[in-house]
Amino acid sequence: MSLIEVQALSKSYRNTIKEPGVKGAFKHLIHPKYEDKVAVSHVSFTVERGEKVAYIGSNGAGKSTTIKMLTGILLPTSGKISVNGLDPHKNRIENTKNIGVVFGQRTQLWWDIPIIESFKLLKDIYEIPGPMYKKNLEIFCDILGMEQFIHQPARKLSLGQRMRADIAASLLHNPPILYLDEPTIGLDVAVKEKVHEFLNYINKEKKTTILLTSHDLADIEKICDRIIIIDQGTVIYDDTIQKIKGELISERKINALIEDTGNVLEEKLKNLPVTVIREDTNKVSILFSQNEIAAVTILENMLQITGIQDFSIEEPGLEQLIKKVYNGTFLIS
Ligand SMILES: Nc1ncnc2c1ncn2[C@@H]1O[C@H](COP(=O)(O)OP(=O)(O)OP(=O)(O)O)[C@@H](O)[C@H]1O
Repeated sequence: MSLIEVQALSKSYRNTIKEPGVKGAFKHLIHPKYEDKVAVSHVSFTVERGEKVAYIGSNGAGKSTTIKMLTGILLPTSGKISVNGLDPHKNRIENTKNIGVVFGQRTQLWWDIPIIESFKLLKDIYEIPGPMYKKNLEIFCDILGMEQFIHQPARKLSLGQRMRADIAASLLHNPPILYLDEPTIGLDVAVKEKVHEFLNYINKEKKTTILLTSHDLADIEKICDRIIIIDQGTVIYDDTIQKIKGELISERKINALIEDTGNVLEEKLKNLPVTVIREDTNKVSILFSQNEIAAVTILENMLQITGIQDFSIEEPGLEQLIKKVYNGTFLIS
């Protein structure tokens, strides 16, 4: 049995349709009208212990709704969820022991009391044994750099400090699963890096399974090794980042600074499976598929007729690849 099992999961929200004004309110009392908004539709996936999965999609795709059902906050309209063998909604209390949850937009810390006191309360709530609490606190403080603000109340912290405290709070009880919904929203690059480092440390040392939603592709690339993409409530891609970057897309671009050779270069390369884009007399870009030709072959051919002062090879960024998935430009396994 997988740690997380989601089968044909759907969620619809019931929205009231009301005409404006008092008349509309009366009409609604007598003949109430509703429309159902399908937020998640027949989503299925499994996650094994220790996996780091990005659950991504455009605004309104259904990511937060899925996370809320996985945490047990929301009851699915249909379908099944098993988290560490439990139905999260039916076994909400038991389920909280298995999960840590971080919502980037909200805090689970007590607003007016020092962070360290919030941590002590969590120690009691989760019945965390003393030595385990002490060890976690030490390591988390160290990696997340929390010493300067651990005695401050949450309301006095910057966003980056609060987020680090929130992430630490969610992991004090060593849950096997961590759900993160937009954990780095609004954070600066240095804090983001601390968060990436910490999450990778936790995953490596404690085998914590991570399910992350984020619009920040750096989060995804630095933390996750698998991507599930949802669009309008439905899974449209589920595979490793390696696969999305490597196998499905093999396009590459050589950018080279060359000697002025007129159009001899174009002539030389015309029988190779490449597209030559002349940026100016000394600058050229060569587009190719690494499945059809190796970069070194192209460079060897170029060197036969021109000196190369400098060159770089560009891979398509994750953003471009994800756009292609959204556009349906490549098919999903
Ligand atoms: N409480 C609610 N009542 C009615 N509709 C809702 C509710 N919560 C979400 N929705 C709708 O369900 C759909 C999915 O919302 P959800 O918040 O899961 O998307 P998301 O992928 O997390 O988006 P974002 O990236 O913007 O956070 C959206 O169309 C949203 O308007």
